[in-house]
Amino acid sequence: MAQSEERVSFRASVALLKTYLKPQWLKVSLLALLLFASLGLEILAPQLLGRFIDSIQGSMAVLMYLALFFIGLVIANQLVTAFAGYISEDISWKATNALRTDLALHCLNLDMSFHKKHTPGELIERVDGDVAQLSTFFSRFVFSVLARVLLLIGVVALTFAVDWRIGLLLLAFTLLMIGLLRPLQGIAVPHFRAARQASAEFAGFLEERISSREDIVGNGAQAYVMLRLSQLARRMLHTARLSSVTGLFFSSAIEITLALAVAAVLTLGAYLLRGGQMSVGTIYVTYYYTTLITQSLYAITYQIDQLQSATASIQRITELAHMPRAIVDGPGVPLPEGPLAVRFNDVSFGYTPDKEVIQHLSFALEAGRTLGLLGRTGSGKTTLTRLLARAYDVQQGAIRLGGVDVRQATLDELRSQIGVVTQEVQLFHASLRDNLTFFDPGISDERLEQVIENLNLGQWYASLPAGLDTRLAGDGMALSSGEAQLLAFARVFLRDPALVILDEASSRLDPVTEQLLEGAIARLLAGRTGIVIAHHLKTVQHVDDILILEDGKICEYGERAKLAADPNSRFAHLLKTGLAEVVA
Ligand SMILES: Nc1ncnc2c1ncn2[C@@H]1O[C@H](COP(=O)(O)OP(=O)(O)OP(=O)(O)O)[C@@H](O)[C@H]1O
Repeated sequence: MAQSEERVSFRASVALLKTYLKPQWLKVSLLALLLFASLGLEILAPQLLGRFIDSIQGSMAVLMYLALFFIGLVIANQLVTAFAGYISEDISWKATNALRTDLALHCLNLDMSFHKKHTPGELIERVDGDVAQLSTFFSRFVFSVLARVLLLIGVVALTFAVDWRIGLLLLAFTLLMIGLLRPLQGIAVPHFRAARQASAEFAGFLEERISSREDIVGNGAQAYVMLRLSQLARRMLHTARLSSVTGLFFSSAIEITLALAVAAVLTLGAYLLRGGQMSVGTIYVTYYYTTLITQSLYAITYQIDQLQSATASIQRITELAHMPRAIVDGPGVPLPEGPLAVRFNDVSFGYTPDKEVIQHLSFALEAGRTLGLLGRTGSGKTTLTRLLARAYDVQQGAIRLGGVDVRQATLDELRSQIGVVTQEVQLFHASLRDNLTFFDPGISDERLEQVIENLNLGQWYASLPAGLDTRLAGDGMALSSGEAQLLAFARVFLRDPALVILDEASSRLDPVTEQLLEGAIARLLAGRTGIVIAHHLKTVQHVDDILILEDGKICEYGERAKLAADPNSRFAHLLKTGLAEVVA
């Protein structure tokens, strides 16, 4: 890992620890205390055993006393460890859940352009998969490593006090291990990172394909999808295998070094015993401490191992958390009350620099009027409505709502004043109530029923098996696109916005639903400004103005009645020949 990249990861790790552990500082302090207590008990236990061995020829009472004390110590250590485990689990879940929530909110707030680039599956892997990797990092990493390092120092110092030659041997061994750990870590990290990236890509691919299942099956593309899936799975296998082999190489190197150290310590102990410079009890304590150093180094290695996979996750999480929003909040100029006038002033926009999808567009829609937006597919109708709600910002010109430049209002206010019903209504696997209120418990059932009644959906509502508790998008409660749009209308009604944008369902609807929709559109638009991307002549009959788009430019714009009466207008021609020509 490059030096600067390492520094960035280190800074990112510290920043994450600070943000998510600070609110839990009391519990974190208690955990530190417990970990240090457990460490003290671990150093003390072998001392008792050494004494026991050396007193084996002595009085039984002393031996009993030592044995009982040892058992008490072991039980105390187990209790401390269990309590520390509980506290650390609590800390880590609270920290990771807070991080999950922050990341999820950030993802929701990121712009449409960001979401076009990153699949939902990839983001799920970030918000949940990567964050899960950090659980031990949050709860244990710092104190566990710190405690183990202190234990190493304590043990080496103690063995020095017993005999300087043994102390020197253990010190050399410990330093050798520390020297070995870092380069080995450098070899392993890139493989860990590649393995996690491959798994994120796999999840992203799978999610996208499952959500487009209908199209894939409809077009007989399963074989191609499965081929690509197996390629990605194979890549996951390769990277995971490589990452686990490097991990194994890592632990083998440590294991062999440890075996050599234990052999050296025992040989030196035997030599000192023969010279009468050391007791059997002390050799036992020294051996025990060597294994304790072994365990501590293993624990540190394990933690660093964890940190290796966490480092890759920390980098990706930090990158996501700092991903800037392309659309920034305006200074907060308030929008006027009531229906809002819409004005486009020389607006140009393109998703990519090489193609302008909207070109020098200017028009003014008076407050309270409804505009029927017509144009061939790809002419820019949806893009125009996206610009209004600032899903993207214009590259030239300005859009005003109620006289206020949309970039001057806050995003929250702007979006609360614009109700959008797209053709792709997203329903949740949740009750009808939650689908309408977006899980807001503040909206009463009476209000919901009133909106349903207003939209003339009373009969449909009465047919539902469990009323507002009926679960949608599951239990066979699949809705037709017309019905789904009606639910989307209800959602907009509840929010009561000043401007309604409606991408009318283009599919053929059964006459009953069509009639319901027609009535609902009229009610939805009453007393508001409306923009309707119209796919049906019937809808166009009810609008006030007409705008026909062609390649992002205005082809015709004016009052519907006047255009309809003008035999030379494009609109009058359409009325004669049918809409099919313009929406085809
Ligand atoms: N997110 C996007 N990124 C890049 N290009 C896009 C994006 N969305 C739309 N486009 C392109 O912009 C152009 C206008 O698309 P838009 O969806 O606004 O047309 P439309 O008139 O609403 O079409 P339709 O009636 O089919 O919905 C098309 O060429 C389309 O391919």
